[in-house]
Amino acid sequence: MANYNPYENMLDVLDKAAQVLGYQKEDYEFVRYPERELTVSIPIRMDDGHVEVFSGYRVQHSTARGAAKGGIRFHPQSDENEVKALAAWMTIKNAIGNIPYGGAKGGIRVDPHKLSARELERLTRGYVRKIYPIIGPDKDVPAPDVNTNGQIMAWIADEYAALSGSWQPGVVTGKPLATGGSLGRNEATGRGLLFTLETWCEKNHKDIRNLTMAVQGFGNVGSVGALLMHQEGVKITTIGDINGTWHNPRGLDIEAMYVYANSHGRSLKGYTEEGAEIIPDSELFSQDVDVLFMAALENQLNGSTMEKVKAPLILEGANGPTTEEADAYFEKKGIEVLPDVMSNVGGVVGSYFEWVQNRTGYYWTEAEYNERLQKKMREAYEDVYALKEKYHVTYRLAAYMLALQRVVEAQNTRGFLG
Ligand SMILES: NC(=O)C1=CN([C@@H]2O[C@H](COP(=O)(O)OP(=O)(O)OC[C@H]3O[C@@H](n4cnc5c(N)ncnc54)[C@H](OP(=O)(O)O)[C@@H]3O)[C@@H](O)[C@H]2O)C=CC1
Ligand SMILES: O=C(O)CCC(=O)C(=O)O
Repeated sequence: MANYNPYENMLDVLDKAAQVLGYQKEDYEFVRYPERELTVSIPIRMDDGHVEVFSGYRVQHSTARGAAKGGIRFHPQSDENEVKALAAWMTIKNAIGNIPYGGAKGGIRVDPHKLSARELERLTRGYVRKIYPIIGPDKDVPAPDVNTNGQIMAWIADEYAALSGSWQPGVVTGKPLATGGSLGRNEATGRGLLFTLETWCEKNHKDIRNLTMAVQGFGNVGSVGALLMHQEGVKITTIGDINGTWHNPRGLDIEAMYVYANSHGRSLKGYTEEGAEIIPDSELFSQDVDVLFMAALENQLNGSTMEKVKAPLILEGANGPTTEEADAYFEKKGIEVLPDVMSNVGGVVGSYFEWVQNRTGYYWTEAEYNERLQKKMREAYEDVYALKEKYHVTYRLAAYMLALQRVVEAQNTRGFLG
């Protein structure tokens, strides 16, 4: 990702949104800077006895609308700029979802696939000890992101309990059910993406059962999203993860791929299917499909890849998969983008539902959870859509405008500007 600064990319879109709203710089300048950035070093004794020191980050971009909130990523390329951008996108996303949170994100620069389970647990607990002063159910609430999962969230909750002397499940979301997790959270991001696509279909008079799709990424977001969309009738012909790109013109067997990935450490490595072939990764974006579903990492659709895209619709499950340059190109070409900050908000809305249940001690059924999620996704879409129509802008710009209005209003009403 040389020369690509996701935070600068975020700022460019934010400035454009402010311009369309007629804001002066001083009206929203504070949103251009994260409130707090913490970098920590985490020394870990590895299983073979040697010591390694890992770098970790937690960035709280905003607390204007409530406690900071956002996931934690374990990735070898994680760095300050990435975490900063991801934290700002959380501020924007949480405002669009209209949930009472600011935005934060965390990361550890590590390849977790190279650690044993015990090393991973020690690293997670070490990280919590370092960020302990700034997290808490009313301060900053982490959750899963790339390469983190329910087990890691359970260790975070347990370490926090050890340090604080009390069990407070609302300090982290995305937990397993046995530790105060919620029915529905694991599927929430993917389900929310399905709801987004359904609303788009409704507005564009399309039948979801006639859509074809290619997917990048088959982790939590990609696999659950693909499975749920497949179950609604979408024909998914192509899926790529880090190990390869699988293609079946008659439609891949998504159920089989889902089961396979879940029993192989969320990886498709070694997967075979009659009628499916492995194609070069470079052909993923150029598939002649109706929807390109992005569910891996940021900066995938950029100046070098954007011209490959043939799909008329891009559904962003990943955060920041499209650079500003690619966005401008897609707009010119009439390729519509359903942006991350609106489309994947189901994950954090689902986390909010978990946090509410933790704080009230009253747990919902999965049907109640999904019904509320659907309502929230619909509201987020409609609120963005109203601005898009009013100002004749893209979904992304409308989404940033909506978020900016909400964050600025909260900050001004609180009145804590100096
Ligand atoms: N989890 C959540 O609730 C939310 C996540 N997101 C965003 O969605 C995206 C995916 O997150 P999540 O599903 O949780 O993460 P996971 O770690 O579960 O999955 C990431 C997936 O992307 C694949 N991948 C990584 N790099 C590439 C690449 N260069 N080309 C193709 N595939 C690649 C991984 O393959 P492999 O596993 O083989 O490395 C894996 O299949 C991220 O941008 C995240 O920030 C957004 C909202 C909520
Ligand atoms: O569930 C959450 O709190 C945040 C999930 C997340 O990291 C994201 O939406 O990008």
